[in-house]
Amino acid sequence: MTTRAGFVALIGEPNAGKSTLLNRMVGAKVSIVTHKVQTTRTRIRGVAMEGEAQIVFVDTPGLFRPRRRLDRAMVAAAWGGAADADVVVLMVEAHRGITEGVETILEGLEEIGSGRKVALAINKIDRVPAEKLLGLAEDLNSRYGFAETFMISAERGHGVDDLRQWLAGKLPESPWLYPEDQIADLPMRMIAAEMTREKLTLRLHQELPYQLTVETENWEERKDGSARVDQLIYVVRDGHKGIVLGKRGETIKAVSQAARAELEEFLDRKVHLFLQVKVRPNWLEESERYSEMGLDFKDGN
Ligand SMILES: Nc1nc2c(ncn2[C@@H]2O[C@H](COP(=O)(O)OP(=O)(O)OP(=O)(O)O)[C@@H](O)[C@H]2O)c(=O)[nH]1
Repeated sequence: MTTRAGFVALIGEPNAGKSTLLNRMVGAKVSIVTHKVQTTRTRIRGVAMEGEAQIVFVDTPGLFRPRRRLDRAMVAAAWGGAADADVVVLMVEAHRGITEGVETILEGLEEIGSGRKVALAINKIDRVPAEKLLGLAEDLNSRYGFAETFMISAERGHGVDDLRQWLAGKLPESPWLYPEDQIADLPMRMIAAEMTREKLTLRLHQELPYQLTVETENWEERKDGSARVDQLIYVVRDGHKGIVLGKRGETIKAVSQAARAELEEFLDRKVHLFLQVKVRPNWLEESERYSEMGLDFKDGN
């Protein structure tokens, strides 16, 4: 069977209901961490499966804070994440309609160009009468050529299945980007990798090897309530491995302790963290798909 996979950016003003929708689509387990994901630089917010399609939801941070004057170049840069996504979903609150913030986003959508991949999701339809919805949908569609319009209530679940199915159909044919058994805790794995990378940066400063990346390879919940986390630190050269390990392994040991402490605090339970350094000259090519997207979780830059 043909598999599909790709990136979906949920955009909208603060409070539009992005997290609520994401949690509906992705499932309860991830919802526990998605709010925290925003506090990191990690941009994957969750992964949903729909039939044979894997939908990877990405964040587009810092885009929609109301600003009076928008510097075009800045906006273009900030829109990069959305532009690179395979599909974009703009969420608008039914009862608030076209606010100044929504206007700003509509302007920004022009930067993306074609509306073929942008869907409109009018959310919180439970808060307004049906006849008002049609007018709003028409208004919005007259301002931007959305590929499709959905009326949803993220909170109650109305219309969410239709939207997810539509998204799945829009994604390119592709092998899945993440193993199925990692999907639920993917955001957590990435937060943990980001923490280790941060500790390495603090410890090594300018010495930090170029093109270093951290990946969480294994995440195991133990019966005693603790978690065992295995991470690989990839470097591109043998010499870099020595730098990361440090004299008699001092550097890696200090990094491991600091990262573990932070992870324990974050999770509020005991963590056993195991770090291993590997030389992988070609990792950049392997992660091409991600750098294309401007995603920084592979290299943390
Ligand atoms: N009535 C109603 N409320 C909703 C619906 N969807 C979300 N909400 C509520 O709207 C509020 C904001 O929802 P969030 O999902 O946190 O919004 P967000 O877009 O992620 O917000 P930021 O994280 O600030 O960007 C919450 O109180 C939700 O319960 C809906 O369909 N109907």
